[in-house]
Amino acid sequence: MHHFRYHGDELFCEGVSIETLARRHGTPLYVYSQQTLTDNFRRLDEAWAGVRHLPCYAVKANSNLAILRLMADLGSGFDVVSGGELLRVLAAGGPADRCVFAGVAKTEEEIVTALRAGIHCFNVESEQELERIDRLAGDLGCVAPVAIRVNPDVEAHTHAKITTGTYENKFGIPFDQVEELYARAARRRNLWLRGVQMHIGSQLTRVQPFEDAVRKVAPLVQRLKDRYGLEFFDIGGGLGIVYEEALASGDPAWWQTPRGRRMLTPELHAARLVPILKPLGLRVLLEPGRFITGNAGILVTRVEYIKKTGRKTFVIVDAAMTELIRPAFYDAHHEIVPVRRSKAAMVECDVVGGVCESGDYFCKDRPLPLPRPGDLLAILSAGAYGSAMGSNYNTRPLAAEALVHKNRSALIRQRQPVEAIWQWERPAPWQR
Ligand SMILES: Cc1ncc(COP(=O)(O)O)c(C=O)c1O
Ligand SMILES: N[C@@H](CCCC[NH3+])C(=O)O
Repeated sequence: MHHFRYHGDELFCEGVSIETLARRHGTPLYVYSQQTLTDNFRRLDEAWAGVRHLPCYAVKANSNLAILRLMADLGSGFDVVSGGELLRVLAAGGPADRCVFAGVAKTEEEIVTALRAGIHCFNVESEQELERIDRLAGDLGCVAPVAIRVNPDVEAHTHAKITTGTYENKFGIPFDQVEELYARAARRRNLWLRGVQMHIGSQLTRVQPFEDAVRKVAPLVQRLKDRYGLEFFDIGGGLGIVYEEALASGDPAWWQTPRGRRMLTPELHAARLVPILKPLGLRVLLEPGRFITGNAGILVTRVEYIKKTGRKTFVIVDAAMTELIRPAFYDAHHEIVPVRRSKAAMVECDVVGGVCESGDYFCKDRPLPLPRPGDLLAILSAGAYGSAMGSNYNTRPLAAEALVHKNRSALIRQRQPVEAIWQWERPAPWQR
C-alpha cells in the first residue's frame, strides 16, 4: 500500500500534510513516504521467500542518501551503474560486498574504485571490459568477482527507450556468445566467475517476458554452474508499477486496478519464476528500482499562472522537465491531483513547466479541476527516475526532497543554492 491519502480535502503523506511541507520547504518539492518504501521492499522480499535471494536495489531509480540508508537498514544489496553510485552507497553506509556493478562503459578509475572497495560483483557487458577488469585486478594483486550480463534477445513489451534485452540494445553479451566468453574468462588469472546476470527492460507489466528470458537462459546457467561453480543468477529488475490510477489503486503493483487494468505483482512474478530458478540451486539476485521507489514519492508543485490560448488551457507550474523528465522523454503518464480538493469545474488542461522547450509538459489535454495561481498540485508516482534524472537546464536548481515517517518529516536534500550551479565554472584567464 502506498501512503498518500486525502484526509478530508487535504492530501497527506502518512501523517504529514503536503501543504505544511510545501510551506516549510518551498516548491518544487519531492516528498517520499518511508512506510511505502519499507512496505515495497518487504513485499518483494517476502514474495521471493521460496528461494535463497538478495534484492539489490537499483540505485539509479532514486539515489538520495537517506533512501539508500533506509535500503541498507532493510538488508538490501545495491545495483550500481557508476563509480559515483558506488561511492553514494558507501557514503550512505551501505555494504560494498552487497553491491553489483553494471554498465557498458566502466572506466579504469571506476573499476579500480570498485575493486578497492570490495564489491560483490562486476556485471560485465563486453569482452574488452572483461580484459580490462582482469588486468586491473592483476595490477592491484587481487581477484575480481565477475558475472557476465547475458542479452537473451527477448522482447520485453515495454517502451522502446527502456527495453534492454534484445540485440538492438547495447547491453550485455549476445546469448549465443556467452558460453564461449565464460570459457575464455576462466583462463584469465585474476577473474573469479561468480555468477550470471541479465536484465531485459524496465516498467514491464506482464510476467511473460520475464518467464521467456529466464526459461531461455536457465539451461545455460546450469551448464555454467556445473563447469565453474557459480554462486548466483541475477535476473535484474524491471517490475512495472501502476501509473494511470496510482492514487485510487492504493498499491504500487496490484493485480487489478480499479478500472480493471491488469498489473504484474511481485507475488505473481516470483510464483512464475521460482519454480524455474529453484532447481538451479543458486542464489537469486534481483535488481528492483522502480518497484521500490516509484509510488513512494510525489512531486509537489505550485501553480504560477493560468493561460488560455483559445485552443488550450495551460496550467503553468513551478516544476518542469528539469525535475521530472519522464513525460517529455517517454510520453509517460503521471497522475496529477490537487493537494487541496476543490469543487472547481473540470477543464482539459496542459500542465506545463517554465523551461524553454515545447516538450516541457506533465500532461496534455487532461481533465483537471481548474486550479488557480498559488494552488498546489501533486504529480504522483514520481519517486523513481524523477529526482534522479533531474538537471540544471535553464539554470534551475535541483529540487528539495523530504522524507516522511509517520508524523515526522525531514529535509533529505536541501534545494540546491543557485550559485552552486556555476560554482565549478570560471572565466578563461585572458578574459576580464
Ligand atoms: C541493469 C539494470 N538493473 C536494474 C534496473 C532497474 O530497473 P527497474 O527500475 O525497472 O526495476 C535497470 C533499469 O532498467 C537496469 O538497467
Ligand atoms: N529512466 C527510465 C527507466 C530506465 C531504467 C534504467 N535502465 C524511466 O523513467 O522509466
